[in-house]
Amino acid sequence: MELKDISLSHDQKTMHLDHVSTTIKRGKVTTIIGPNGCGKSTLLSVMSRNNTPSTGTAQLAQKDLMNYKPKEFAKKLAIVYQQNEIPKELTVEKLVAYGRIPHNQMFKKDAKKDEAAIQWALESTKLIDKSTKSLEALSGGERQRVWIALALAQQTEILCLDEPTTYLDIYYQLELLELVKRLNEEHGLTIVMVLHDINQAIRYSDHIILMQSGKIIAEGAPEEVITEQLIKTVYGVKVLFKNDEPSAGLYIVPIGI
Ligand SMILES: Nc1ncnc2c1ncn2[C@@H]1O[C@H](COP(=O)(O)OP(=O)(O)OP(=O)(O)O)[C@@H](O)[C@H]1O
Repeated sequence: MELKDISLSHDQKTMHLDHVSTTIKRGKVTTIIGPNGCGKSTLLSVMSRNNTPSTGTAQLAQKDLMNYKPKEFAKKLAIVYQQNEIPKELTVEKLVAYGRIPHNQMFKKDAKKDEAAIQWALESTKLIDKSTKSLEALSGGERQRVWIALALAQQTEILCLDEPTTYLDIYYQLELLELVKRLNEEHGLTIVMVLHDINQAIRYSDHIILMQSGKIIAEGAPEEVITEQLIKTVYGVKVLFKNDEPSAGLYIVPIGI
């Protein structure tokens, strides 16, 4: 996906996206990071067509995002939001089945294909044994996996995740990020996610986009973007860089503001 010179204001006063250009590489994990309110979710909303920029172009496979028909676009890109309303009394498998809507035509329904996609989505997210349960009966981590399963049933090339680890304890955070990694490595999904945890961004991304005040300040491989100077400039936080544990790789420790 190519974004060129994208600008957007939610209130016609402040530029919430200010001449943003970037390329989302196919088959890679891209993570958007930056301080609260810098425009991460807004950028993701442009990529997922939930907001229309006032200037610039956003293209997927050389075609303007807005020129895709809704169903056609829903077969290309799925998004999981930070907070989702919990539909009462709907079972996991019924909700996940909604992911098949873009694939169904009025008089043509491939029940076998739908069933296989739903099964794959439930298996990938380890929800098979919860499939007949209602969402109300699940934990926060399990619910988050259900929303991902719904997106997976859409069988898209691109999966966008807006702060998928919020509200999860560290076990479920890692479990979710390992799932994202597996989907990328084993199924070739292009992932674009927003994360707050810089160490998780370093560990799970091929490419990091660092934003501040509606602009992209830096982007590239994690070790290129996460530098002492940039973290101090963008977040106003002093950090120590550590690389003393091979299984952890490079990580940072905030030491002061
Ligand atoms: N619908 C809206 N109307 C007015 N202002 C908005 C709207 N949506 C977002 N904003 C403003 O745009 C700015 C960027 O918001 P956005 O949600 O993209 O930031 P973010 O980087 O994702 O923040 P956070 O880390 O806090 O989730 C914020 O200042 C926010 O208040």
